[in-house]
Amino acid sequence: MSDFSCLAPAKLNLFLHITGRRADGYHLLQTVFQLLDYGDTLHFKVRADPTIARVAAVSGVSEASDLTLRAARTLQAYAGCPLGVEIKVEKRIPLGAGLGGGSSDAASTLLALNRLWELNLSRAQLQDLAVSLGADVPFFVFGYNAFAQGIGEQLQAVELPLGYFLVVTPAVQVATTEIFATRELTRDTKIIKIADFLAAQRGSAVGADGFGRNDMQSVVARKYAEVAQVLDWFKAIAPARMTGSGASVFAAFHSREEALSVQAALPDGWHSEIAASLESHPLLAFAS
Ligand SMILES: C[C@@](CO)(OP(=O)(O)O)[C@H](O)COP(=O)(O)OP(=O)(O)OC[C@H]1O[C@@H](n2ccc(N)nc2=O)[C@H](O)[C@@H]1O
Ligand SMILES: Nc1ncnc2c1ncn2[C@@H]1O[C@H](COP(=O)(O)OP(=O)(O)O)[C@@H](O)[C@H]1O
Repeated sequence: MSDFSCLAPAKLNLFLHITGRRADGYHLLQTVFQLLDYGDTLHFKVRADPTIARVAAVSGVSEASDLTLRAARTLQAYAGCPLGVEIKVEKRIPLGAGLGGGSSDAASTLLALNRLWELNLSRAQLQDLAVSLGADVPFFVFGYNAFAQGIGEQLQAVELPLGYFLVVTPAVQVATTEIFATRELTRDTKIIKIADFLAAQRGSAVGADGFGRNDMQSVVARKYAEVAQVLDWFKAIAPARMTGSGASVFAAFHSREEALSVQAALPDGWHSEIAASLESHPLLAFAS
């Protein structure tokens, strides 16, 4: 069906610090987002009438909550665009895994339709629209590996070493809202300067193992035994950490071979992917 197809890449949070809370209840974060070369594939077919429709449902995602449709409708209304689109998502990124699948699908929809509908909106305008779709969406529109603050919308590009990530996703979906609402969550981690992270990773391993932590990890591991089990397995093998609000856990390697050898040792039935780091969103050149 498609006029245009593109990757909606997954992300990792190399560390995730919760430093406070806004008056509206949203949490203030400091995090480094790493783009991956693996993700969903989106297909778009522009329509001459204003209908926005999905060709096939993403399993477990209702029409009303589908972030690709919400992104397309938000953009259409903002720009007063008379055109429509049919969208098909080939889903690879597991839902509720902390890999930003829904957010990335939404951002790729904004970037692709800005070009396909010939709207010529600036990246800054798209990022403003993006935050209304979710806290992680502005990062994917920004399109570079980034240090993020605020609720994730204040972004600064960072250069990260190239590397490979083994990402293990237990068979549970973590509800981000539930974890942010947990009373025992640490919400007062000391504010860092990005220079601290950059100095720590200089000359060290990919993934900046050891720098900072994920403040959601202990809460998620207590609630979801499957996540605790994966973290435990890695203890004797390689430094590993949860991404976002989970459930995925990742470890970083210098070569694909090293990642493959650890993947080969995983217990039977565990879902895993090996992904390489990506420097920028593949749609950036197309969308601007
Ligand atoms: C935790 C992170 C880290 O990158 O990623 P994921 O695990 O979801 O991938 C993000 O902050 C998640 O961003 P995103 O998944 O876009 O969240 P949203 O849909 O905007 O928010 C879902 C709910 O989480 C809470 N929320 C979200 C972001 C934030 N900074 N503070 C919050 O308290 C709010 O209750 C909100 O209603
Ligand atoms: N296209 C989409 N892909 C994935 N999830 C979507 C999509 N549209 C809406 N959602 C909703 O967003 C929720 C969060 O999904 P996702 O972004 O994949 O995980 P996470 O926020 O943990 O990174 C899903 O449980 C689903 O209800």
